[in-house]
Amino acid sequence: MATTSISSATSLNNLTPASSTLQKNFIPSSAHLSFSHSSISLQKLSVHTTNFNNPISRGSSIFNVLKTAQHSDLASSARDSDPVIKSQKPTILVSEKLGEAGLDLLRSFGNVECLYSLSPEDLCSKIGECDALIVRSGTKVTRQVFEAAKGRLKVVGRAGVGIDNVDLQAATEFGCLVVNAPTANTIAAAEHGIALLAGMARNVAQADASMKAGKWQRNKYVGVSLVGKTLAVMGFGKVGSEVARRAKGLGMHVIAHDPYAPADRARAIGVDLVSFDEAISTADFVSLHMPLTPTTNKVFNDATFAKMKKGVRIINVARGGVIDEDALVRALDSGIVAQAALDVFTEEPPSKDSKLVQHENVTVTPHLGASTKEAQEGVAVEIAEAVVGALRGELSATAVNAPMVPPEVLSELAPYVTLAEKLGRLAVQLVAGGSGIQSVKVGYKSARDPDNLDTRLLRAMITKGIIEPISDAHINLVNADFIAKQKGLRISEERVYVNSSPENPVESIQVQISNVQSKFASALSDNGNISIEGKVKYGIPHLTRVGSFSVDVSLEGNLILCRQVDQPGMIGQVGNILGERNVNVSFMSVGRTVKRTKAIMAIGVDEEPDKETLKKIGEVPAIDEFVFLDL
Ligand SMILES: NC(=O)C1=CN([C@@H]2O[C@H](COP(=O)(O)OP(=O)(O)OC[C@H]3O[C@@H](n4cnc5c(N)ncnc54)[C@H](O)[C@@H]3O)[C@@H](O)[C@H]2O)C=CC1
Ligand SMILES: O=C(O)C(=O)COP(=O)(O)O
Repeated sequence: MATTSISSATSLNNLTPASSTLQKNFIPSSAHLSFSHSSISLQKLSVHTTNFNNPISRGSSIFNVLKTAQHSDLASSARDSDPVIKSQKPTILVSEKLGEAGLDLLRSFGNVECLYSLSPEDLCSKIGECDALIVRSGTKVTRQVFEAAKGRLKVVGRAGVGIDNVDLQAATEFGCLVVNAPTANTIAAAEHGIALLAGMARNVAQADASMKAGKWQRNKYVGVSLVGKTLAVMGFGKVGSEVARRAKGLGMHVIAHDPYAPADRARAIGVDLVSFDEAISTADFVSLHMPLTPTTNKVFNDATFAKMKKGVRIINVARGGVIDEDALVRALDSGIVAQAALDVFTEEPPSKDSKLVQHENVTVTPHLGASTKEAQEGVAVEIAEAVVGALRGELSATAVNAPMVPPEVLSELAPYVTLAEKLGRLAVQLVAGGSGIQSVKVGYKSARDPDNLDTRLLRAMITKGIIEPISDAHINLVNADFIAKQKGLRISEERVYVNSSPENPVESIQVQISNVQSKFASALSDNGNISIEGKVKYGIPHLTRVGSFSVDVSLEGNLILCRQVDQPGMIGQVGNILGERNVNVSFMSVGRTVKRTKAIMAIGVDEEPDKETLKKIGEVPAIDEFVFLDL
């Protein structure tokens, strides 16, 4: 068997079970294990919040909503006709002007509040009532906003590209998905870049102001030609490449700098990708199209202006922060930079007496790059779809702080997602003591090529299954790795190749917890780890191995695991005890290692047996140990 180790998270420990109850003990489904460290108590098995499509569903994480997403049409018609369900519509706060088509779409799904001039304080006091927030570039979605949301805010939609106004780290820590609308304003931004380029070269804005002031200054406003000039496009992404394409049409020689852009995409439109220094030192015009990141912050500064050709002209429709604005004023004053055309500023709006804005060689617009009717309608629909999808629990194609899982992968993995969560929940309930849950090993048996099996979703669900029952954390795909790391839980994954049908993404999933004692000693494998394994059979998750015993029970409802002497009559005895108490057995499976020695009985029960019933099972002489588990 070939194995591939595929990931691990940081180690530590703080999930420390205090009790170490062993033989003949049981875990009832409510509050029995307490965890000494970090005051985590077991059994948060019931679930949080509302699912907007299915009010009776148990939860609203990205994952469990996945299941209901498929029924969304049915659910939404039911929701609209039922006043109780209607009141559970999500509240969507729109804090900046959004196109009507997007608002209509949002209104068809939730209660939409458009409040366009909220102060940061107002936003913080309002946000606790909102499930989603839609912003443009003018709203700062800070850590304070996520804190003030108190866990209710599920998604922030950025109606545009740049997400530098959203604290992504805080969003991730709070399990809040951030989505953007990355494509609908590309052309608008590129056209605005070209407008600024041409307008600046011919002094359109200055000449217009001069004429309106009653002057006729034909000699003062002699411009420069574009044809034959070199334009350096800094950031060859969506907007940059569209600017490049248009500039080529104007007869310019276009070069570009982008450390991450594929050279063949640039070559396809006749653009050479060059180094940063080559780009800025050879260009007559420099047009900025990179995002604002810690690396690009003030990347245009005294040192870089000094490397530019004297008389260079600069266009910025990206983000003000990529330019050191004081340095630009100095470069304009010294003549290194002949002109600048700026749509974006470090602080927006800039102060009224900003030297940059007032500079006679600078043309400014108030962040209008995305402001065309077409782009605004497009962006509004794009973000509304993304936000509604996220509220329904669908994974978004434009998620900024979560893995983007394509729908086809999602539907294929759906049954395994449930299996993964159940195995996590089951494994953690078997823990009784030891040095805390620090290390979890997950093994995926699969016939798939490792590159063809995306396990992030499954890992997140195992994490959810392990952590949610023992903490207050609400885990989803956004924050699973972060919370695991925060709780000192190291999850390592191993892919094991098995010769089976590659049609099934996963043959089986094994979850092992190391260095712990178990409530059910038979769940320990030879290496001393709690070890359980499961498979999906006919679309239903099954438990197929406990420690070194094979079993086969579907993971539904509640489960009793017993280890007993392998002898006739055991099933009948336990079955009778349950039957007398009207506890319905949904399935039963017996697994053993050697005939007539020890065996494990896995019994699925629809109802939770009371303590007396469980005690009676424990008193059956041939039963060595048993445990009750809530799945
Ligand atoms: N003024 C406005 O209203 C608008 C502004 N924008 C801004 O324009 C910028 C570009 O947007 P898109 O093209 O849609 O994004 P994009 O993600 O498609 O392109 C950005 C490109 O910058 C590159 N890049 C990243 N770091 C870089 C670095 N250090 N040096 C050079 N290149 C680097 C990336 O590889 C990527 O190819 C963003 O900052 C966005 O916020 C976008 C739309 C409207
Ligand atoms: O999409 C972007 O990155 C933009 O800068 C557009 O900003 P806006 O939505 O017009 O505030």
